[in-house]
Amino acid sequence: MNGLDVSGVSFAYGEKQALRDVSFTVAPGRFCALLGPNGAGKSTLFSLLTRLFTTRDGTIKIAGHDLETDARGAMARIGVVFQQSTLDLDLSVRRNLLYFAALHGLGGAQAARRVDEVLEVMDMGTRARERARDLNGGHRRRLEIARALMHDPAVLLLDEPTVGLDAASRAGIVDHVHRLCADRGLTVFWATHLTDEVWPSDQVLILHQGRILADETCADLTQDTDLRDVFLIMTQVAA
Ligand SMILES: Nc1ncnc2c1ncn2[C@@H]1O[C@H](COP(=O)(O)OP(=O)(O)OP(=O)(O)O)[C@@H](O)[C@H]1O
Repeated sequence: MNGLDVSGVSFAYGEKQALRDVSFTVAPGRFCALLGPNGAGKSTLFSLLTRLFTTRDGTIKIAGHDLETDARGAMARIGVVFQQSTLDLDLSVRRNLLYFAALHGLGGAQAARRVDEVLEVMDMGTRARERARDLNGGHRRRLEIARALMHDPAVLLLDEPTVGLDAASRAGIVDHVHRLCADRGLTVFWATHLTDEVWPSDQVLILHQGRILADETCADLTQDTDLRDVFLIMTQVAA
């Protein structure tokens, strides 16, 4: 069973076709980077994967659960980190996580235990009492990832999660999330403009004008050249 299974998905805003027959799978434990220039359809794809939008054209399965026919099962298995932060800055790290746990029906000792676990996973065990506002950008992002892991999802979606972070925080988060794939079998779907966040063994999807132009490992795609150059050439040739 795949982490993500997207088959024949199309979506239009009125006359504007944003996604055209998009199909791909992401195996469990894989890190899949979604690359695309402005207007490629990345946000639209994210909106469909998180059920903000729905479409009759095509099917989406999250860890085997169809988003249309088993929305509850599918959504229970997905964690999402949006581009814009949605932390409550006046609450402590722990309270932010407990609040989210309550939304997922988790309470009491079970929620408290899970808070400790996810903070440990994100190397934030010592920060539980700090106010979110007092964390630096990198740790706020880590907290959002910890929160997305609270309900133990099989799949983690991240929409340009390192925007605005300094190089060291960015590298730390990229490294950490790759390790979650390797150590815990988490399926990661990571949208980015930054090709240096992609590792040679990662799966790369290049989306352009609503179509998938490439779907293979970064190493196979680049053949020892630079991913940024390959990306620019592919999206310019197809323009
Ligand atoms: N609400 C909307 N109404 C009409 N067209 C839209 C709407 N939202 C997006 N589009 C169009 O759909 C296409 C895909 O847009 P989308 O926002 O998904 O791309 P993107 O890859 O996320 O771009 P960016 O990197 O700039 O955020 C674009 O041509 C865009 O202009």
